[in-house]
Amino acid sequence: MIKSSISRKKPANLDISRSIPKPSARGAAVVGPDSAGNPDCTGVTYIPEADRLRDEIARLQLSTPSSSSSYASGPESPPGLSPTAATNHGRDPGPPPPRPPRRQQVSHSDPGPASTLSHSASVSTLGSTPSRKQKKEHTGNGSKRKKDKNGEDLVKDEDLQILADLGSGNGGTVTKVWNKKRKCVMARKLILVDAKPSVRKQILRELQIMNDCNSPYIVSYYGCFPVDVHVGIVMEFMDIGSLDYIYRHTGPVPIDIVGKVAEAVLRGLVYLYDVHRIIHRDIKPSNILANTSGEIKICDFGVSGELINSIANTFVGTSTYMSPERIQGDDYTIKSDVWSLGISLVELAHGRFPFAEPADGSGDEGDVYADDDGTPVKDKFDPDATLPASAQRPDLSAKRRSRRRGVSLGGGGTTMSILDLLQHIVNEAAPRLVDRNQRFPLSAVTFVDSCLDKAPARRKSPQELLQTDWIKDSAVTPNDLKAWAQGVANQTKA
Ligand SMILES: Nc1ncnc2c1ncn2[C@@H]1O[C@H](COP(=O)(O)OP(=O)(O)OP(=O)(O)O)[C@@H](O)[C@H]1O
Repeated sequence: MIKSSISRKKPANLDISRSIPKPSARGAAVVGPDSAGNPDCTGVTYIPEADRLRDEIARLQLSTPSSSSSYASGPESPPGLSPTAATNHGRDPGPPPPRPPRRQQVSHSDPGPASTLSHSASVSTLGSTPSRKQKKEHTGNGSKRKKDKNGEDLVKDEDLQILADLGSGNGGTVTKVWNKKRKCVMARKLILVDAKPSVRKQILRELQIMNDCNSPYIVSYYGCFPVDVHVGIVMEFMDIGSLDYIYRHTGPVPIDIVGKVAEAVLRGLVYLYDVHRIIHRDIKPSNILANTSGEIKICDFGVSGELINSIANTFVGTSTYMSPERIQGDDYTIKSDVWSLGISLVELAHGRFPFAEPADGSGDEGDVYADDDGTPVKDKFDPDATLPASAQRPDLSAKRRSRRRGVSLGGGGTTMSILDLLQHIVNEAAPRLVDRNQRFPLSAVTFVDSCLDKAPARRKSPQELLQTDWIKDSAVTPNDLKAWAQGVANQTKA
C-alpha cells in the first residue's frame, strides 16, 4: 500500500481562509511590489470564506476531470503555412531599474496610431521607470487601438478558420486557427465567461492591455472578441507548444535549456511588471511556450481582474504552483511568481511535478519518467479533477506505483488532496534541484534554492536572479536553443 509522506494532522500555521485573491472589480489584478521585490503594494482583497473553498474543493474532487493538456494537432503547420516568425530573442534589457511608480490606469478613450515599436525598442526601455512618453510609445497614445502593434487590424472571429485543437485547461480551450486575411497560423483561446454582457464588455476592455505588450518574452496578442458565452483571445501560435507538453513527450529538459527558460520567464516578468505593472500570477510549465525559432515566451497573465473574477466563479483556481505565503493568505507579490518559477524549473529538469518522491527518495526522476519497459510515459495523466492538467503527473503502472512511497496526486484512498498539498507546501521543505548523480551544476542548484526560499523577504527578486551566475554564465546561444527546439519538434512529430 502506498504511504503518503504528508502529515495528515492540521498544521498550526496553515490558514487558507484568505488564500483566494479577489481582484478589484475594476481594472487588472496587477498590484504588488516592484520587480526588485519591494513588498509594499496591496490592493487585493480576499474572500474570507474558507468554507466555500473547502466545499468547492470537495465538489471538484467528486467531479470528472475537466482539463486536458493534449497538444493534439502536433506542432507542424499545414502545407504552405509557416509558423509565426521569431525575433530578437535573448536581448539584454539593461541594468535593474529604479523602483517604478504604481500602475497608471490606461485610458481607452482616445484612439491613436498603432505602435510600430520593434521588440528591441520595447525591451530597451526596461532599464528605467517608464516615462509618460515611453508609456505613450508602448501603448500608441495609451489608447484603445483598432490596430495591433504591427499596424494590422485587430483579428476578428470571422477571419479565422479552425485547424486543430491544441489543448484545454481550467480557463478555456485553445485552438490552432488559420487567419484568412493575414494568411498565417494563430492560436485562439476561448474562455467561458459566466457573467452578464456588461461584465463581458468590461473584460474585453481590460484585455486590450495585451495589445500594448511588446516583448520577445511575451506571446503576442492579435485581438479579442465575444463568442456566444465565451471571450475569444487570438494570439501568436507557438509551434512546439507548452513546456509541460514538451517534457511529457520528450523527457526532462536539458539543464542548460532550463537555464534559458528561467532567463526568458524572468525577462518576461520584469517587462510585465516594470512597463505595465502586471504580476503574472500563474507561472507554470503550461503557460511557458516555445517555438522552432528557439523562442521561449510566457502567456496567460492576469491582465483582467473581471476575467479572473468570472473564472473564479466557476472554478476554484487553486494552483499547485502557489507560494507558501499566498497559500497562507499574504498579498501577491512578484516574489510569488518567483516561487512558481522555481517549482516549474524543478519540474522541467526532473521531468515530473516535484511534490512526489521516488521510492528510494533520491529525487532522481530517471526511473519515474520512463515506464517499466524504459520508454517514456506519454499522454497518461493521473485523473485528478482538482488539478490543472499541468499539475498531473504522468500515469505510472500499478507495479511502479507500489514501489513509491511519495505523494500521489492521483485518485484512490492514499492520495494527496489539494488541501494536503497546500499543507505540504507550507510545512515541508521546498523541493530542490538535486539528484543522486550530481548532474546539475551548482549554479543551477543555488538559483533554484534562491527561487524556493520559503521566506519571501529572503527570496531573490527577478532582477537579482537575472544577475546570478547560472544566467550570466550560460553558454547556450540562440542557435543552440533553435537546435534544441527543432529536435523537440522532430521528436514530438514522431
Ligand atoms: N499560443 C499558443 N500556441 C500554441 N499552443 C498553445 C498556445 N496557448 C496554449 N497552447 C496549448 O494549449 C494548452 C491549453 O492551454 P490553456 O491555457 O487553455 O490551459 P493550461 O494553461 O494548460 O491550463 P490552465 O488554463 O488550467 O492553467 C496549453 O497547455 C498549450 O499546450
